[in-house]
Amino acid sequence: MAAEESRLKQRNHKNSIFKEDVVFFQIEKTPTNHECPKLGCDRGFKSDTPVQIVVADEEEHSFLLQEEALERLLLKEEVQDLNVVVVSVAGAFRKGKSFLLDFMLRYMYTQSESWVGTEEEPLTGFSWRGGCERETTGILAWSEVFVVKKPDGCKVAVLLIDTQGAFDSQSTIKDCATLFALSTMTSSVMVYNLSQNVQEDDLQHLQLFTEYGRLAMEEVYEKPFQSLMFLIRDWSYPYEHPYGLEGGRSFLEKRLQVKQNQHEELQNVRKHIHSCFSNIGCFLLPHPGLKVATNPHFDGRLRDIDDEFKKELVNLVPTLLSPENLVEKEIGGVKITCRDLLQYFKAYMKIYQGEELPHPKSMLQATAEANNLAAVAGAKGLYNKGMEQVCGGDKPYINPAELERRHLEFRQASVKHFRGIKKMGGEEFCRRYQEQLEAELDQTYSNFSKHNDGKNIFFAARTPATLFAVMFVMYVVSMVTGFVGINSVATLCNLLMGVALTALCVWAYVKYSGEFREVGGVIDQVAETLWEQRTPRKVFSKLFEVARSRVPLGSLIPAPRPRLASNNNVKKKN
Ligand SMILES: Nc1nc2c(ncn2[C@@H]2O[C@H](COP(=O)(O)OP(=O)(O)OP(=O)(O)O)[C@@H](O)[C@H]2O)c(=O)[nH]1
Ligand SMILES: [Mg+2]
Repeated sequence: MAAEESRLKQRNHKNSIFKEDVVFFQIEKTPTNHECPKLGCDRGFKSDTPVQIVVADEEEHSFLLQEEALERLLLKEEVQDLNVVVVSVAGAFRKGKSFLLDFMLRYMYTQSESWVGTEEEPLTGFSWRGGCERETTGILAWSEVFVVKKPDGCKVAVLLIDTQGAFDSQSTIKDCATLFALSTMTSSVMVYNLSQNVQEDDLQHLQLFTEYGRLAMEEVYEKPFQSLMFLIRDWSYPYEHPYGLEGGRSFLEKRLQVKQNQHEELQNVRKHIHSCFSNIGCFLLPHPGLKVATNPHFDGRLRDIDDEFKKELVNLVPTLLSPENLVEKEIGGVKITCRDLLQYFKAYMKIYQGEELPHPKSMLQATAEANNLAAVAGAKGLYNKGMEQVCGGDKPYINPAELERRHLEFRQASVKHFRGIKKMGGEEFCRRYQEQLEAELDQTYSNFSKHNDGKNIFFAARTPATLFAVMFVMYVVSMVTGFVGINSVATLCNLLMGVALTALCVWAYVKYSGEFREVGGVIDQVAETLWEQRTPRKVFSKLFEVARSRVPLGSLIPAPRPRLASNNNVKKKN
């Protein structure tokens, strides 16, 4: 075993095109099934493991960046200032992503013709397994950052990233979108791992997730992401489009074509995908054989994998990772180093941990919300139209009691209209929107009511009337107290009279000029408080009552203003 190991190491070293550049370094190990002594030994990555860089909190549905682990990975002396190439694989869960990445690892460790390995070698690296339950969670990077010399002589650092599969039964759409977006934003080559075909929902999810990624980017770049590789596993139609890159190209060209007579929805998805990535490719990979897919004891030996699959795998991996094909990570057209990548990771994570981004929703939920919001808007429009006709800007003052009656009428009609519209989401969901509608209608009524009050010149005269009343009372009290010799009280009353007079002048200026409205507001508020103390109110109410009964057309003079709190009663009545 030891002899074989040293022979392989020698062979790897001899054939490696990045001979001296391959740096093996110890990194804190995360417990995975690769602790098994036989795993990885032959390839010389005994000490290398996957490193969890983003941890998923299942209960909170949140994600945490393992800053220390990422720093140890990206701030290694040998790589920190090199331009970085990030290759990540993402897509639905249980579709062989980690399995594929392990072949990529083989390629990176053994860049020779025979990199794919021997017939009896178990496949190790990122944790993969059979079964129907998900395996990978969060985001993992390989602990070895490979240093590769490109044909032009410059060295780059290559980072391989494995992502939690989307649409498992424990993740919300937001979780899937966050991980997929993070993966897309931080990678230079994104492998979108799909099974059998490219369905329309695959494109829609790609659109949703990339849009979520674009939202989180601070600057708006024309093409925010770099290379996207659709990888179609278990391709079963080689007679239409042959396996490999060329077949993938012709297949994808057809699938992503934007046609004139296509529905707008289909066009938009395609345009969006084209607008997000600077380079889009596709690779059609055959089925690896029944042993791979169904045998619980399959451990990745080439012996058990179909020849056709191996043949295409040998083409696929160098297409992504050979030195001449490596794509350096760029942000805003500028190549970034490992050190920069660390900062970007931190910044993006912070945005996803914050609350400012909208929550991606499931299709039904998003549609139901849109339906209900549209119905609320329609119902509100109906109410507003009715109320505008009764007390709009160009309509004269209306008796508040009459206004409230009309409001109740329109409110009922509006709610009926809302309930009459067919909506998705079920009764409970619609009820929430109905409550929102009712609250908004009451708020609108309150605004109409204030507006109506504003048209009433007597209402507008309330502040000066109160101030006059204060001045009058102060004047009388100061006269009386002055007469009986209580001079201190008389002086105080004179002072208050002066204050009221000044307030009146200021108020008049504010109303006339429209300046210092805050000061006017304060004076109104003080006057309102005094008015609510009832004394001036009583006096003026009495005067109004007399006027209403004696003067012809007295009904034009308003009754004392009803309290807006009546809105609460309105709700109950319905
Ligand atoms: N049908 C089929 N199965 C594959 C292919 N590649 C790998 N598998 C099998 O798929 C199963 C899951 O492999 P993983 O690599 O763990 O899949 P994954 O996508 O990483 O899964 P999660 O980590 O749960 O998201 C294993 O049993 C593999 O043997 C493939 O191309 N086609
Ligand atoms: Mg996996």
